[in-house]
Amino acid sequence: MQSFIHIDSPNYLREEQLPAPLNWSAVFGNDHPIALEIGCGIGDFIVKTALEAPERNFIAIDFYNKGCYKTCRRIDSHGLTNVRVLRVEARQFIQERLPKGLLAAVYINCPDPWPKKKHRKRRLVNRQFLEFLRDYLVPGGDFYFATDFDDYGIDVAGLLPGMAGYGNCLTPDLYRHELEGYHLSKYMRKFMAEGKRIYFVHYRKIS
Ligand SMILES: C[S@@+](CC[C@H](N)C(=O)[O-])C[C@H]1O[C@@H](n2cnc3c(N)ncnc32)[C@H](O)[C@@H]1O
Repeated sequence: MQSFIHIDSPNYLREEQLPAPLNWSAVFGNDHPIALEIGCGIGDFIVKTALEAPERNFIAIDFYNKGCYKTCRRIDSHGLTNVRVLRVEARQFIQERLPKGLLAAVYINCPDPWPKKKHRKRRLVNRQFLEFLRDYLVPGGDFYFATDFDDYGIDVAGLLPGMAGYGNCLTPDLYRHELEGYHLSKYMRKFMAEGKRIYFVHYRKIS
């Protein structure tokens, strides 16, 4: 069993210590727009993305302790002040800790694919999740999804056109295998090195 790593970083927030009611502008010390990365892994994507956007705040979440630790190490070593990391489960965190209409962007990169057919219901991103998430985006807020898993990519790309409140930013394509300006995560690079293609989906909340 892996031992639990204590995370000692000013950018790591313990959920139980969050004030209630929660004021995210107070957490960041400014009222810049806030973006969320779900399943930040080791934090390479969020660090590159946050370095490029100092006028934006980022919440990076993962329920993997070592990933949160590595993400914090990266953030701290770059001296970033616009990212906060939490070890939480995505659905519960969003529902309990974020006000609706808060998020300027949501990034989901290489979520666990649950490749076995009988396990697919465990996938994070499905119609129900997309409907749930839409309420937490600001009008004009971006939703990004990337996966190396053909079936997952095609499934999510096929769901969104039928959903009210989302507009496709890649029209006429439902997905692309390259997304200019979008940083690659550790898993994307790993899968690309194995010759796999990434499915990028990009939608925007419309009112
Ligand atoms: C395959 S890894 C991808 C990591 C990173 N996004 C990347 O592309 O390199 C998926 C990550 O999502 C996290 N994760 C999966 N489901 C989650 C959930 N419901 N809430 C929070 N984190 C989750 C896992 O712990 C894992 O670190």
